[in-house]
Amino acid sequence: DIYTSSKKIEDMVLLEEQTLEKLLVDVSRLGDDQARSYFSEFYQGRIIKVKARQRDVLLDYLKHPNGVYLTMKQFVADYKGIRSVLNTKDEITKDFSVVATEDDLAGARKSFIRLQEVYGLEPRDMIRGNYLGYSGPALSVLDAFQVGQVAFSEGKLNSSASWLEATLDLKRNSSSWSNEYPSEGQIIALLGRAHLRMKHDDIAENLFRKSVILDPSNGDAFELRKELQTKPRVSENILNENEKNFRSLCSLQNKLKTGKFDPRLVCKYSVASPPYNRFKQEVISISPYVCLYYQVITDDEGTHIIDFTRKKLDRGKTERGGASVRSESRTSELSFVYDRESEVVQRMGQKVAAITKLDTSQDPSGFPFTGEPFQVVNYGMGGHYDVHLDPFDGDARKNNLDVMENCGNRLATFLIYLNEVDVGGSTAFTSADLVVKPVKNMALFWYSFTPAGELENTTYHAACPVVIGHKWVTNKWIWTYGNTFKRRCGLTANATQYDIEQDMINGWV
Ligand SMILES: O=C(O)CCC(=O)C(=O)O
Ligand SMILES: [Fe+2]
Repeated sequence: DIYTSSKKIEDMVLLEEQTLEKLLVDVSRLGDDQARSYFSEFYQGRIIKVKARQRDVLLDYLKHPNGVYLTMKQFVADYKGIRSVLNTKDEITKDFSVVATEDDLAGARKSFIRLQEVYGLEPRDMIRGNYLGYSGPALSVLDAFQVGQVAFSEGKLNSSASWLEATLDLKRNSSSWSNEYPSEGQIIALLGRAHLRMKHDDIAENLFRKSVILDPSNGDAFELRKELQTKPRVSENILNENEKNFRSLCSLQNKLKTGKFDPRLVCKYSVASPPYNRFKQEVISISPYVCLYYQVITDDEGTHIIDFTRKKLDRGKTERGGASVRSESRTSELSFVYDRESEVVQRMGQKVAAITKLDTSQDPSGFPFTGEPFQVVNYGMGGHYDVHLDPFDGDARKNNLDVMENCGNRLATFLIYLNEVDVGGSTAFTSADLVVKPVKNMALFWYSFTPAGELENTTYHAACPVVIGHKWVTNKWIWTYGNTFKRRCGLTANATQYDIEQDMINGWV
């Protein structure tokens, strides 16, 4: 996928010259004169356009969801012809993997819906390019209609109706009179189908009549005619508490725990193990224990770990039914870096140990292990991660019994933000009522188990969709194995990390 990584979207555009040069070489190797002459013509026209681009203008454009969408759409259209000529050749297919496809556009339409739903945006504003006060390019009638279609087919009927109403307004107000698809009648018919599914039968009847007058032959009117007899219904997905909280926290972007003043929530210098001295720490929640550490890495370290993984990014997956699968619940691209792959990254791992007083020294290349390799994650257009817990549970647990028996589970998460996101992209703790906005080089740290070894059910968290800008994070999961004598027990079953923190700093187990 391309749309799931801001890096891949940028590369598609900024490194297009390299892609073209590579294609030129690979096509010439085919020994197929027709293919060569076809590509040569494409190349001549394209390279002029590519060279005329302005890097800064483009980078700015690609911070905006509409800019990303329209850029991908342009690439899909521009490469369609050459793709269909050359795609039959295996040697060439991989060269095209850096160019967006119809699948990316389909994914991006779902991102629009997610942004709308999570942040309560109005499709009208989004179509105009207005996202929470940030402006960008506008979408066309067809673009907006296609988003409405996706929402419809996903059973998100309220959302579909508001996209279609906005599409209709745009169609009516567009100055150019045209028979361009979709017609007004078609938009109205699909809107009717959405209303019918929401049990608004009268509205649907009404829209049907309007639709056939305007465009008697449109496919959606045809469907709607049948459906007015069969009355298909779809009930809207009801959000659970976590999902509702997710939306309100994401909109807030940055908020610490609600409730009474708590003198334990402090900013202080936390003493680290040698060779480090101390780090600025902010305790933001006692139970679950969550804190922030500022300036935990240098800009150079952050750049290094990003550079190390930028060529290896792959779609983030989730565990389902015994397999690791792509899913709409996690839209990002990621890669892992092991200590042995880079001295800089190994030192970063040692720094995590010095700050947390936990052992991170062995990664899964040795077994059993204490720390996972750093996971580096890049989010693209509307990129997010739904509410989840980090420790292995359910299927993930069943499929990794050997690991679970030998290494325990993910005890704690140390998540470092590698850049600042213009709008969105916060990390939300949906049960603990916390939300943290990314600050470059700042770490978010929490324990997923209590000192008594119980799972902290209050550490449900999620990555809010990125609205404007990009998001890069890296995290290390620290396991129970190897930390048996580092993370001490509490004196009571209810003890929280707060109660034992000072003892850990003092090195008392
Ligand atoms: O990116 C974030 O803010 C959170 C990511 C996360 O929860 C994860 O990768 O497990
Ligand atoms: Fe997580």
